[in-house]
Amino acid sequence: MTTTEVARPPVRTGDTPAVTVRGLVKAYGGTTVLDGLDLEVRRGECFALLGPNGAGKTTTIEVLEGVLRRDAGEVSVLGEDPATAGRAWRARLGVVSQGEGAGQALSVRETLVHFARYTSTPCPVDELLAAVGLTEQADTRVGSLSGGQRRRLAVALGVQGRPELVFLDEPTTGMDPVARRQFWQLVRDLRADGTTVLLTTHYLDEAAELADRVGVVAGGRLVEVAPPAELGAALRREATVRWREPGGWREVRTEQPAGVLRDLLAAHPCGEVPDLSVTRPGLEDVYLALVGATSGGDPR
Ligand SMILES: Nc1ncnc2c1ncn2[C@@H]1O[C@H](COP(=O)(O)OP(=O)(O)OP(=O)(O)O)[C@@H](O)[C@H]1O
Repeated sequence: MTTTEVARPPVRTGDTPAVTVRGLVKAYGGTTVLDGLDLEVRRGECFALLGPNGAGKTTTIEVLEGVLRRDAGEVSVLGEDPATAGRAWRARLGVVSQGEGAGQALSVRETLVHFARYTSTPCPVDELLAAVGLTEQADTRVGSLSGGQRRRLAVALGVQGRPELVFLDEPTTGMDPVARRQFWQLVRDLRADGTTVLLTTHYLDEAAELADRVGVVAGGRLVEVAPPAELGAALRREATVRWREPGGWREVRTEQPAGVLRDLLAAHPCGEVPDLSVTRPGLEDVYLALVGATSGGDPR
């Protein structure tokens, strides 16, 4: 178990979920993007939506934020329907979308001070600057920030009002590795404070690092939901035993690698089995299998 996992407070499974979605349908023109998507995000958890480009992750998030109308399905976010909820509900959400948000002419600090007026209990600006690693850029004009620094500012604006639920749509795209790790810490801190986090990402290491559970969107639905380490449990059971023989590489896929190893060692009584390795699929292998499995038809 990692220190990150030890530090996580428990997800509040007894409470009403932060997000409940049943049978969500959304089409653009004649093209159906979401085709009966079900989703539940528990209070206090970090949930990561994974899926290929165009799978419908942003569409899902925008429906949940109330900025996009759905065609069918039931949606509840913090107990209200986003299609009809008002300003008080909106103030309980934090939104970090993919687009550029802030104006260019103000400095980073001025931007945060400006938007603080729209929230009732904003985080202190210096605390926010430190949390997203922008202390040194506090007096820099937004227009002069790098792409990654703008993402950090967008994250700061999204969490400024201490929201109960934060939507983070590909939050670390364009960030360098140091900034990504700083951002991960920020998400862990939010999570430790009891904030519910729903994020989309293409980085599987990010999902594994941050998420209590991940959901894979493909074919307009959530095809699997599980903690990152348990995603694709059936796929993960199969190990690959690989070794070299005089004629070339040999490979056996099996759910009982110990038996294969016993036979191999018996066949090599005098020495080692050349280049022997035993591997099981990682998160990336499982993800690719889940996404690939849906491209040719209904995965269920
Ligand atoms: N306003 C729109 N009008 C028409 N089609 C749209 C619109 N917005 C999104 N789409 C289409 O809907 C599909 C889903 O898009 P969406 O942005 O939700 O996917 P995504 O999973 O977030 O992708 P990515 O990982 O690339 O961000 C895509 O095929 C996209 O082209």
